[in-house]
Amino acid sequence: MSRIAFLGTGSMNEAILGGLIAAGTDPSQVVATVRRAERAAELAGRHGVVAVAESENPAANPEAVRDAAVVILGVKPVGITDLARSIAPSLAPETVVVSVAAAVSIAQLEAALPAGQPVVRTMPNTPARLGKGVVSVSAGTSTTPEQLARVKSLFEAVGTVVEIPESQVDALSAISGSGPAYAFYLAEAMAAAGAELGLDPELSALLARETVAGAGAMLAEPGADAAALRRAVTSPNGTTERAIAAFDDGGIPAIIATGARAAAARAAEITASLG
Ligand SMILES: NC(=O)C1=CN([C@@H]2O[C@H](COP(=O)(O)OP(=O)(O)OC[C@H]3O[C@@H](n4cnc5c(N)ncnc54)[C@H](O)[C@@H]3O)[C@@H](O)[C@H]2O)C=CC1
Ligand SMILES: O=C(O)[C@@H]1CCC=N1
Repeated sequence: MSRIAFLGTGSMNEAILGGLIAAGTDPSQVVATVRRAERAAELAGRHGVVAVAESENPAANPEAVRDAAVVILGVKPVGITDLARSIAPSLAPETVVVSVAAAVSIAQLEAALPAGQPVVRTMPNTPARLGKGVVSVSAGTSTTPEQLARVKSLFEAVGTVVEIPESQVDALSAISGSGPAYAFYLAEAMAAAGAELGLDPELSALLARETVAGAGAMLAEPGADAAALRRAVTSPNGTTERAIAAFDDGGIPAIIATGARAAAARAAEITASLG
């Protein structure tokens, strides 16, 4: 049994699926479910996997999990326990149920699944599509070390895997789960700033995109140190120094910390609202 079932294949699950296929997973071993037929056709065309829409086959999810070694739940937090309950009768006892959802606790997942079902709570991010994701894993109460190792090795194909206690997932999510959006936000702000300085907006957007991407590639080099890389651009009494001083005066580090705290607090709020 080596099949992988992606249930709810939107932004996040497609990024993982695409990353796995690019890393050599056999598409015939992958099934993906979605709500709409057009989306299923899009996924099948793009990745060569079997994709089934719930609108065409109401049993798409229970059928997809039969004989799956790993099931990856990729729907929004509010729908995930209903989805877990709907597949529960079709799960083999050894099938590992993985959640990528923010804010949904292991206890909430386990309560919706058969007693003893192996569960792994993860927090991935979308660069997984390029094999450059960061994925945290936290084992459920019935998950064996071998089952956890299997999930880790699956995610190692799409990026860096870290094992953390569940108590740290909201904090990690506020940095690496949401983090790609912060980097894109920086690129958007840089593009707008260039246009305000008189650059053609399209040129400015290109400069911002390529610069953030190039800096990201440097950060991905072994042994990279963000502060050292920044210092190498910052000539004493030069232009960058003025920009960084203005960022510091404007409280940018504190603002980023405030944003991360808000993301983590929102996760806790969603967990509480799910009961
Ligand atoms: N987007 C991101 O960067 C990240 C998202 N996540 C988590 O991933 C999960 C999904 O988020 P996104 O991918 O952004 O949302 P999304 O809305 O793009 O994807 C969810 C998909 O599930 C489908 N779906 C809903 N119910 C279904 C059902 N019963 N059967 C089959 N398909 C169903 C929806 O049609 C949609 O395509 C969330 O729980 C989120 O917390 C975690 C880390 C990062
Ligand atoms: O915004 C969200 O809720 C999800 C979780 C982390 C990234 N996206």
